[in-house]
Amino acid sequence: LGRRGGAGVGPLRRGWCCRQRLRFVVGEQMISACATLRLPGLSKKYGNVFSLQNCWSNLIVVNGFKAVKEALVQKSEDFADRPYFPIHEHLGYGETSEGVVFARYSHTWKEQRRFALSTLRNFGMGKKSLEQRVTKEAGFLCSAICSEKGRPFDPHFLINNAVSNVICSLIYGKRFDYDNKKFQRLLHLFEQALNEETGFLSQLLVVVPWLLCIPGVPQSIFRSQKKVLDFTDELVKEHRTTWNLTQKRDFTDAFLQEIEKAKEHAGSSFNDKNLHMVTIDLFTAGTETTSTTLRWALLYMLLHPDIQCKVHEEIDKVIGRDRSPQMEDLVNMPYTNAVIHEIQRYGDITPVGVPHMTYRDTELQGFFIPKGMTVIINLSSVLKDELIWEKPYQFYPEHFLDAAGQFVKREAFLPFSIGRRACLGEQLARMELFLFFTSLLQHFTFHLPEGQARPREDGHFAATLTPHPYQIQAVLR
Ligand code: HEM
Repeated sequence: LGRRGGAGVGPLRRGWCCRQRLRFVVGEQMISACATLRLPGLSKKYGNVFSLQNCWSNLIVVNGFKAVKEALVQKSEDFADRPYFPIHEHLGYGETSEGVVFARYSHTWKEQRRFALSTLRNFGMGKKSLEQRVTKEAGFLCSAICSEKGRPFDPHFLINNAVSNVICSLIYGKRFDYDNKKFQRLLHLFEQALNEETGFLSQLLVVVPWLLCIPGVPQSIFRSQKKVLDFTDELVKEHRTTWNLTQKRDFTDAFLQEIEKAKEHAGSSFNDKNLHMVTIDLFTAGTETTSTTLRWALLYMLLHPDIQCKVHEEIDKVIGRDRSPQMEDLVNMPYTNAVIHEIQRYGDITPVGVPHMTYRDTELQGFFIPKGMTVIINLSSVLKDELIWEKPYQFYPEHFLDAAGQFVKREAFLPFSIGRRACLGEQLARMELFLFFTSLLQHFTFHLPEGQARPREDGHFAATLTPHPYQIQAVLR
């Protein structure tokens, strides 16, 4: 990557050269997959900003807290766009139905992001009403775990069901029992859909989009996605039959109201198709991430019984065993708070976030970067930045504690990213992580089943970095 203007950056000159190129022959998500393994080494060799050749196009990788902060905070708008993926057209995304996560930086995205944030707040995000809903769901989760009667089991499905119930009740006004076969099928389809989207064939289509023109190709590759869309279609149809203009039971109702208001405005992003895309975005982003983090949480508790024991002690001291945890407890629980932060830092579930794209010509760390360049923000390199963290590659809750055992915020704690495209559900996720985690540890001690090999600490990368399947034994306290 050519540094412009020598040591002190001079006036921005146009031009772009790529001296150290690394050849990758697959799409961006696949680079993401390689990322967790290769990028730390590459940034040591090539610096904090380097380019990768992605078949016939280039992309930029930004590494380390300093460079990431410059891109996403100081030059927030310059890096706020998202790249265009031709496969998205076949997943239902369109010009006025871009959803939120992959929407281009535009009026449509602003409108939908603002609407999603304010509507989720109206339905309780960051408030007591939602807190009670999460606590109740944590109660259902604990009962389900209790019914395993101390036998070894894989917590994956139960956690997924509990977490998705929270977002489902916000969006569709519904929760599903853990033995609901239809919902189990949906969650399974969601996982398959994520695998489809990040699988080899999808990546091939990103770099060779004309393959999408072959009749039958998109349908056969995105089978699960289609079924997920059909399921949400049903939920929306149900809403339409029971909804009137005065009613706002959930996010879908609020969106339907906006569709009515926007009927005269051609080209509005409040339309039926976008209702599907926005709600699917929120549902996917809000389920997979939080539930994966909780699965890492239990895994780390298995691997570090001494840390689990300290969390138990703090729960007993501050909350006791007779009442449910509440968000107000958090300030009195510095150790548990530090453990949850460390789970997110070390678990590093979105190592390369969601791809960004430059909105205009810009400059980063002295390098010229043209408009329209895909930019991978290596969040992992921030969460494990050797210049910042004392023990970047160890599970060490003390990263978030001072000498007196009080919780300390760390500027480089960026699992939700930062800047204009930062995670929209951070508040909800933080609430869920605290309430689910403390409820689980209030009721149970988690053990590694006898004879089971120590679970692997490295993850499997698809859309997120997830733990390999493991069994757990939950013993009532
Ligand atoms: C532990 C849980 C979570 C983590 C670690 C996480 C992380 C992230 C990250 C890294 C991004 C990309 C930011 C960027 O492009 O720079 C993101 C975006 C997003 N997240 Fe989350 N997230 C979590 C939970 C949630 C929840 C619960 C929701 C649902 C309400 C949500 C909704 C979104 C949306 C809609 C975006 C796209 C924002 C935009 O492009 O404007 N996330 N999240």
